[in-house]
Amino acid sequence: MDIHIEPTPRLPMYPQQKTLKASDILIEQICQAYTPDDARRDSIYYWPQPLPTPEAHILPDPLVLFQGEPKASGKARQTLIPLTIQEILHRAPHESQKPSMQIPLGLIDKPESQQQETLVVDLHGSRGALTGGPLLLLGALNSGKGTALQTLLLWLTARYRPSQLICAVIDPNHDLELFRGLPQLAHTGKSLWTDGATDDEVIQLSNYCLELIAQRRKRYNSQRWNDDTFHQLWNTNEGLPIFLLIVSQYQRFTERPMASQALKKLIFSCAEARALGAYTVITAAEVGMRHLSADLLNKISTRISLFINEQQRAEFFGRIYPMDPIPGRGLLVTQDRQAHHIQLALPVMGANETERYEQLKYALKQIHWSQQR
Ligand SMILES: Nc1ncnc2c1ncn2[C@@H]1O[C@H](COP(=O)(O)OP(=O)(O)OP(=O)(O)O)[C@@H](O)[C@H]1O
Repeated sequence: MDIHIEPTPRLPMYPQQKTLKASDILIEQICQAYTPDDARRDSIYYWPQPLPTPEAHILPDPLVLFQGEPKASGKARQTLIPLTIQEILHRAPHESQKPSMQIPLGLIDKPESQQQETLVVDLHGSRGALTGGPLLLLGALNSGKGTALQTLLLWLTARYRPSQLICAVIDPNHDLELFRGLPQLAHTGKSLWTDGATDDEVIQLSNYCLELIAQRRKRYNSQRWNDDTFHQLWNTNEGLPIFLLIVSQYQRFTERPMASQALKKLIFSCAEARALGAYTVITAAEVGMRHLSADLLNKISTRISLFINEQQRAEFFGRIYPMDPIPGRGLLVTQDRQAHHIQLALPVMGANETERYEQLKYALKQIHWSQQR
């Protein structure tokens, strides 16, 4: 039976600035008179700080992946990594190399324990299914899916050199187009980025990636693969790079049988080759069997939902959790089956999208330069 789904409404990109209520002013005054430090000394814990919230007119970039240049950081932004991208680039070649697919993506709120922790997504998921593995990022238009992919790929391309990471990207919205120039998005001279405008492009890229995975299996066909084998081979300088597949806006292909069949085959093959160092990230704007079939969802062990409408929330989570239409704000159900609010980080700072575009371009240039040396 076909389930009818209302199209997701476009999220407001510039929310109205909130007017202050009397209670806000009172709270502000109490906080000034009796600071959190005073309260802690009296063994009283304040409500935890709310997650950093992007407000288009006040602080559109409150949470960022890397620290910025000292002069650029005027307002109080939080960063996930207490280092600049240059510092990461400088450190990467000297680190004891372990192909970690643990990626810092944002903050996770745990109000019951008065904590906010770094949200680290583990694409390898070595401690069993619910600890990671293939990632699905679900969210309505303008909820922050493309930006999350930029944050994820910026982290990985800064950490891993082209000999260590091969990344195939299907990107209909061109969210990752700036990354196209990086050698990590090519293999033996062939670009591994496509917007998938034609079925042929999708099929060609899928077949190429399937062949890469098949070669990997063949090359080590006598190997008994377990969760640690890839790490061990990496350490013995076998020259086995991480293979990452990113399929953005998966729902865009579901009405195209040839393209969706090719993509599904590739996603399945990639998900099954996790022990061989193949990882998968998918974004989608629609739930429902028509878009994300049960067999595909079964392959995906980490599911993050950015803002989606109530009906989709009921369908995705089996119940309606409250959610705010804030870019990068979402929900993650953790191993203990608890739903937690999360805020994803921007890849780079910038007061608006144009500034962030330029900053990202600059960050990618730095990656390119440093890895060419
Ligand atoms: N974590 C975030 N913090 C602050 N702003 C964000 C965050 N994520 C996204 N945004 C802003 O929200 C807007 C929409 O983001 P984005 O394009 O990533 O959404 P999307 O889900 O990919 O949208 P679409 O499905 O329409 O392509 C952009 O202006 C972006 O800069």
